[in-house]
Amino acid sequence: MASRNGVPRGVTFKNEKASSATNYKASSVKSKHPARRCASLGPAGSIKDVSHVPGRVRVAVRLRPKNAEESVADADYADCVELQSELKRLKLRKNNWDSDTYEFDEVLTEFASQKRVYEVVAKPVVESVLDGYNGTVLAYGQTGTGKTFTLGQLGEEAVSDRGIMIRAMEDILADICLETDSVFISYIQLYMETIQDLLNPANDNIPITEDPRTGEVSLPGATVVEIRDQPSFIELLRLGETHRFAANTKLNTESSRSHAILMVQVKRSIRSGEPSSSDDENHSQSAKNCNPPIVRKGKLVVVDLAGSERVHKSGTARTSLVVTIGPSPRHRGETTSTILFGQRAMKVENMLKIKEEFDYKSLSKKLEVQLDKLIAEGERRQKAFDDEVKRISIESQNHISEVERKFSSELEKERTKCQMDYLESIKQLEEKWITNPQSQQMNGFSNGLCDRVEHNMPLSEEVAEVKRLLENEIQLRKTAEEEVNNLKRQLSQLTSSEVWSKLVFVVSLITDLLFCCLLPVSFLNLTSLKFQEGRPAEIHRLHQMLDDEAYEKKKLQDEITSLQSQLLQLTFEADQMRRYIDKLESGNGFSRSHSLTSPSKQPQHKDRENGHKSSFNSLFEQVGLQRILAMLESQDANIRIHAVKIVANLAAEETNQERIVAAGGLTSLLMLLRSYEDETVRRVAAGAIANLAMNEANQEIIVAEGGISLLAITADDAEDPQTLRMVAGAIANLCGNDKLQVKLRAEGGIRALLGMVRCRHPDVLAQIARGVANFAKCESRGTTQGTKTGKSLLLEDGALPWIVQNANNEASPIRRHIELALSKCERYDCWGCTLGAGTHISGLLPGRYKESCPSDPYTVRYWELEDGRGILLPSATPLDG
Ligand SMILES: Nc1ncnc2c1ncn2[C@@H]1O[C@H](COP(=O)(O)OP(=O)(O)OP(=O)(O)O)[C@@H](O)[C@H]1O
Repeated sequence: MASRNGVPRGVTFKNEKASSATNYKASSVKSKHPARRCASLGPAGSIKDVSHVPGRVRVAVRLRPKNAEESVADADYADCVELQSELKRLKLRKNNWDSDTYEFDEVLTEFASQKRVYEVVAKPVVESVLDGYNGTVLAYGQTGTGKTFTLGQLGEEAVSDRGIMIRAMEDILADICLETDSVFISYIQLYMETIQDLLNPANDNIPITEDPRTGEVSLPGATVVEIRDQPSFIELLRLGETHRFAANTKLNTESSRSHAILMVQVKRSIRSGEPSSSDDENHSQSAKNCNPPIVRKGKLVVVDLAGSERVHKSGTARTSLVVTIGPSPRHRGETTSTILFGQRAMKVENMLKIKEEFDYKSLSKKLEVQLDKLIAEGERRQKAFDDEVKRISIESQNHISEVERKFSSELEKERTKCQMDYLESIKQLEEKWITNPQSQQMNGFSNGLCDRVEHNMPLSEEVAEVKRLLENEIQLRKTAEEEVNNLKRQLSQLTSSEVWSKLVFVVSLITDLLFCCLLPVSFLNLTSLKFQEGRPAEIHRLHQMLDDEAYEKKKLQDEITSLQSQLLQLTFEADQMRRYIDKLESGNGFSRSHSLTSPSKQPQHKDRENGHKSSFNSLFEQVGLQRILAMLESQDANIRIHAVKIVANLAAEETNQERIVAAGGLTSLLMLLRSYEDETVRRVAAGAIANLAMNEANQEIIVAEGGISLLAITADDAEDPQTLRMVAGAIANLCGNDKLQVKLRAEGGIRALLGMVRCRHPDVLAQIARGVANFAKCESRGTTQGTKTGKSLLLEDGALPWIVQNANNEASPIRRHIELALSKCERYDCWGCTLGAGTHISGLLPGRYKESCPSDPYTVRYWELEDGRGILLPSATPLDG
């Protein structure tokens, strides 16, 4: 049978399923659209899943309905074909009784809709194009059989009439992503060997190129327009049809002889990680990520062949051919030819190959982005690393510091502990040392201490020495306290008895105590200077104890000083009492001594006196002049009183007078006199000054320190006879100094001396008389030596009346001093100025002739009478007797 012979072997419609299955397994092509595969395998039947038989040209036959003309003209004739669509068979009538049967991949009756035709003929091809393959949809048939209707019907009047082109584009646009994918079209017409651009009619001779390697045909000169939506595509199709119609009119061609070709280029980008059809199953994911992005380029070619039979050279495309036939028996020959063409086409098997390219441009951009990300990430990690290193460094430094701090702290603790242990050891050794009697010898201790201080002894030795000093101080203080108590008891006994030996014993005892108490003080001071800084707490504590001990000792010393002053005063008073007793015993009421306070020098008592003086001076020497003088400025009034008495008593001794002044005693005494606070103090101070004034060198010092004025003030102010007596005695002593004559008068000394006669106390008057006599003696000596001229300063201050008045005073001391004064002033003739002639002056040596002063009409002359009295004579009185 012709029909049998017309079906390619192994590709018969019946064997389609088995063959398809076999090919499917053998093919490397896998559809990424299972839903679309399912659609192509729908119940309505199809060309048996063209995806499973990718290479063979799929051929469907479509029968156009009878048109109006055919319905009339062929009304009496049967159609030339009979379709058995379910069997996908077509019977071509040869005559009334015979026909040939042909099998096709699909048999579409005159009732098949445009939608069904698209789905069974073109849709699988379109899906292949979307997967990256080339696909071709061909229409072949006699003119007027519906090729254009099948492919290019725009369906402007009815959407259901839309042909394959529009439906294909509709599916493509629905499947792609406009952001990453793109669709381009070219629309040309092939007439004879000329290619005309239906989108640009001026471009009417487009060359054809063919890749010699792949055999792929391309039209690089054709207009390419990107399609973004369906309306624009429809508009281009309409434009193309217009241009085609115009071209055919111009060329006087028939559409049946020109081939319209629509080329649709679909570029799709495979998403990252999406396996491509060429990926190996075992390809690692990382390797895929490193691959450049892939662009699949599928191309759909829809061709209205218009009678061409070159379908066998449709290149690498999946091809579907729809052959269109008409029913009219009048075109039976053409129909037969068409059918046979379709049968031959079914034998054509193409090699399908997916069209994939690497998108290096996109890859470059992607790599640049990745590089930027990597650089940023590297910088971020570097910064994080640097920060981490910095943090670790800081933490490490902190940790090191903490460890160092802890180490230092522990080291300090250990050092302190060692130091404490060391001190404890020293303490134990010290206790052992203390228990050793031989170690406590004072001499050895003192010498050793001095040596260590001088040689910068170590700290431990310093501690030991200070401790030993402290122990010694404590012991000394205790001893001193006991002895003070004992001393107090003895003093109380002494005040009620005259057991001199006890007194001496007590004095000696106190002296010893003072010596013992004072000696360590020097050591303490020295030691204190050595330990000024850096002393440990133990040394500080010991020094604190030493300070406390020093304070207690100071108090003790003050008490001792007070007791000492009392003792000295008792000694002084006892001496005075003794002298008074001696005086009574001797029957002599007045000592010849000029000293107002010094012990008597009576020979019969000299031995005992010397013994007493020796004891007192011994005390003086032992206590020390400086300490005694310091008592004059003591805050304690009692001490001051006792001290001034002691100083006055000491000043009675010639050997002490210069020493006292040199040691500042005079200044202190003058201060006491100036700051009169107590009559006793003033009296005794004046007496002390009087005693000091016995020394010629002291006299000038007294005057230099303002003594004359102070004594004059005291003389004017005081009322106490004994005070005045002391003041008069002091001035009297000063009057015996030749150098002080002028100052005595100038500073009021003579005036004050004479002013004290108001007291009328014989002791005071005696001192006044002594002063006058001393002054007169100096003036007389000056006159004799020629250093003194003119009137007597003494007389100018008004001394003469008092002299005359008291020349016959019953008190022998007064009378004797006046007599002396007169005798020294015999050369002055001015004395008689205020005396009446015949005035008798008792006590004058008898028989002595006194010259008168020739220049003075009132020259006084007197004779010393034999009876011991003298008589003043007026100058006019002849001195015959
Ligand atoms: N299947 C069909 N159903 C209804 N009308 C059809 C069908 N096929 C074709 N026609 C109509 O038949 C006429 C001719 O069709 P068409 O122009 O498509 O034929 P053709 O093969 O393209 O002719 P040519 O080769 O001369 O261009 C048109 O009017 C068309 O509408």
